[in-house]
Amino acid sequence: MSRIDLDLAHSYRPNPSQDSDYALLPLKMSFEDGGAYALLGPSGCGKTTMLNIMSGLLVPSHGSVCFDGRDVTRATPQERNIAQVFQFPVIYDTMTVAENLAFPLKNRKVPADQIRQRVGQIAEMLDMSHQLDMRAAGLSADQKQKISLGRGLVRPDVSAVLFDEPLTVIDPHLKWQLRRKLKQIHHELKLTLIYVTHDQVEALTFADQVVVMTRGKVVQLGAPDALFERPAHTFVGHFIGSPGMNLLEVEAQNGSLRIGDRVLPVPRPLPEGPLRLGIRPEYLRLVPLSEQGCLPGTVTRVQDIGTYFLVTVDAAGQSLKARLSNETAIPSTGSLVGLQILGDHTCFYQNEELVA
Ligand SMILES: Nc1ncnc2c1ncn2[C@@H]1O[C@H](COP(=O)(O)OP(=O)(O)OP(=O)(O)O)[C@@H](O)[C@H]1O
Repeated sequence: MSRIDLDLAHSYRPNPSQDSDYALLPLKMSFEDGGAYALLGPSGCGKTTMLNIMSGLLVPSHGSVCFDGRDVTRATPQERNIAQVFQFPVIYDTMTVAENLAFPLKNRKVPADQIRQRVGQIAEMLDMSHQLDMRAAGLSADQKQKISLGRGLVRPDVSAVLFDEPLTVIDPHLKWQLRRKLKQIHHELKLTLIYVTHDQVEALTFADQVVVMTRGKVVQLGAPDALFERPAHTFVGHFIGSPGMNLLEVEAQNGSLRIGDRVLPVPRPLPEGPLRLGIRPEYLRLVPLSEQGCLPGTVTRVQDIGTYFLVTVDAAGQSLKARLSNETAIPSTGSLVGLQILGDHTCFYQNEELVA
């Protein structure tokens, strides 16, 4: 396994001159040896480009890739000793499950008894022990993709295993099981795993560290709870969560905070000028209008989501969402409420970056 250091940018165009010419804007980051990472972001943000640069399928137009301090920028995937799992199964239909799992080890001339032991271990982890002697051809797409996952994980000596949206063809129930399974496998095998997805649930369940990307830029690298509690960028606040963070236009001025026509005391030191206040729907409290420092608003929508209520409130000309548990008093549409927007969980952003 290896530590992977990226110090690079990539443009698919010959002479990039502006940010939009880059699939990856200049970035400098490291993937620690043995970590479980997810690259998360919407379609076109550059996840696959980053993964292909790490695997060696793509040479970055600028900068370098190092594995354990060794420059591998121009090395092939084989030279980097990378295992890859793609969206669709890459297996041999005519072989049995066991033969498919053994293939990467046989190729490396691993002794037969070690192959048998490792194949048995991986099959057990993926609940495939009972299928070892079956031909792959007779299996469903789900099962074939499980073989692909197993083939990716079977070699203990790889620098890293790279997954590109590996659960796309898996049915929702099995997907849920496999996400957890992969996390467990990571703990047991201690491989460096890097997992591309546009699905936040997948990323947050699987990874210890999540790399959030938008428009060719890495906007945060952090643990799932950090992305939730302290999004470093408004994009992370908005993209992570269900629904995402409320973001209000505010202005800090001479020790007070102006929100629409309301002026509230500044809760902690803030840079002066226009800011965005971020508060997650989970932390937005509805309080009596008489409560000090609250923002008055009108309830415009109440949705029963089953395990909680989602209440939409218009306040200071902006729309905010609050997630309320079934045990709290739920206001009715049209009622006037107070919103407590200032607290430990409130974040402030200037030019989209977290400042307080
Ligand atoms: N071979 C290529 N030639 C030119 N442009 C490309 C090529 N591959 C990707 N791009 C562009 O680079 C940008 C990043 O694409 P990339 O596939 O890395 O994003 P992604 O986040 O993986 O998206 P998706 O989830 O849709 O695969 C996009 O604007 C895409 O159109």
